[in-house]
Amino acid sequence: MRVLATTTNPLKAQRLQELLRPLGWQVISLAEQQVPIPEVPHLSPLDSALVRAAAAAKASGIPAIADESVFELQVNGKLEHYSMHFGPWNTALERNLRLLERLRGLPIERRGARFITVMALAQPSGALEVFQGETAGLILQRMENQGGIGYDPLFFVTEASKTLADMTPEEREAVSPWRRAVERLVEAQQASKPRLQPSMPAAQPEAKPEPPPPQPTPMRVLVATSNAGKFKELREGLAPLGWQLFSLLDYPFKLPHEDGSTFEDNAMLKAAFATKQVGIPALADDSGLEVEALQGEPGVYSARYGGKSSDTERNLYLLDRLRHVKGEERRAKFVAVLVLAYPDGHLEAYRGEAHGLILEAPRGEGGFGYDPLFYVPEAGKTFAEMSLEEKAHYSHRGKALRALLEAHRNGPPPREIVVLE
Ligand SMILES: O=c1[nH]c(=O)c2ncn([C@@H]3O[C@H](COP(=O)(O)OP(=O)(O)OP(=O)(O)O)[C@@H](O)[C@H]3O)c2[nH]1
Ligand SMILES: [Mg+2]
Repeated sequence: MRVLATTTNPLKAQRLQELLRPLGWQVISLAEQQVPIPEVPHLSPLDSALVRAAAAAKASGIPAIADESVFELQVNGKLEHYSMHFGPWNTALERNLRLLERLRGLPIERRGARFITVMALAQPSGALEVFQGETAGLILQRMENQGGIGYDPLFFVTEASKTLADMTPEEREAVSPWRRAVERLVEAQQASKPRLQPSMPAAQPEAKPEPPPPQPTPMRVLVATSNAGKFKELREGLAPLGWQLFSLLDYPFKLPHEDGSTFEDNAMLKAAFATKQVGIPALADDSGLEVEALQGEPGVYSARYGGKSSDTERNLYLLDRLRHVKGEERRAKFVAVLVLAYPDGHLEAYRGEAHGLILEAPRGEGGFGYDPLFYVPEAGKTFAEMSLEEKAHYSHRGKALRALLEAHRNGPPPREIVVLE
């Protein structure tokens, strides 16, 4: 069965797909099927999830899932909800300070809170089901850990005896209300259709390899991309550093509109915005394809070339633009710029380029984006015909990553002192 998840975040759609696999469901996201979802500002989380799921199911004609996560607490006898959308404040730090101010003077025994996810499943017929996951905790009286993500440094999880900010992404998912809500949804579907899935196992976390031995203080870094293909390559490439990596799945905010005219500008824009949102260093990747015969097109517009919304359509559009260009004239290069931004405003940038030819028809199943069309003569293969490691050896991203690795070989590189003349 196909089910529409009302998210544009491919990382979230992918995780949902993994968790719903026992049901045999295929998750598609709003990135693949666009349907209008009403903006529902002043509704409770329950109403908001219901309204969005119902609207999506009606518009798409297939079942739809929507979720909403909030912190819920009682202030002076009244229930209040706090989310990413709380107040006009832009950064996590601002929101945290506002929340602390709101609760000032409340003794710890009155600071009990719940982190809640409401997940609604709507059928095109109008039938609705709701599943809720909860995590109990306390809102601390001060931020113990300046780093951390969103409300994480303030939310002390009772069962784990630590704040969300002090958890690894794995520990965080294990106590996350979102994960619990998905599990309840899976259990309920299995219970209601016992004869269809007699021996299906319950959703289990994937067996994860043992984490590397603890380093002195691993740096916590948010990999600020919504592109699942990039995320996979960045995670692999950064592994030797032993950093604790977070993704937009751990903290799903929208990256800013990329209106820069260079890869450097856009990578900076994304990384600087992201580190402000979360209070830990953030790494962004801006990349794209420059085709010589098209005067460097699609360049910074690679992700939205020709206004097309899928990789396949963009590849067809590129082939069409090059239909009169032959052989060696189809030279192109991929460029990737990685920017690592620190919460104090400091930035590091790394660039990598890969040269090749645009084929006249796609080849290979791997990779993402334009990979099936990008042929690397010295390898005799397209990026899509390579393994992850092989692609990293030749690719723009692999090269930029190696420059970053080299600079961080002995910890964060010394900050350059610029002497103004
Ligand atoms: O075949 C490809 N192999 C690659 O290795 C590659 N790297 C980049 N690209 C293309 O360039 C756009 C980047 O645009 P982009 O940097 O804005 O990223 P994005 O919007 O996809 O994600 P985000 O990181 O901004 O969230 C991407 O969407 C792709 O079309 C690639 N295509
Ligand atoms: Mg982008």
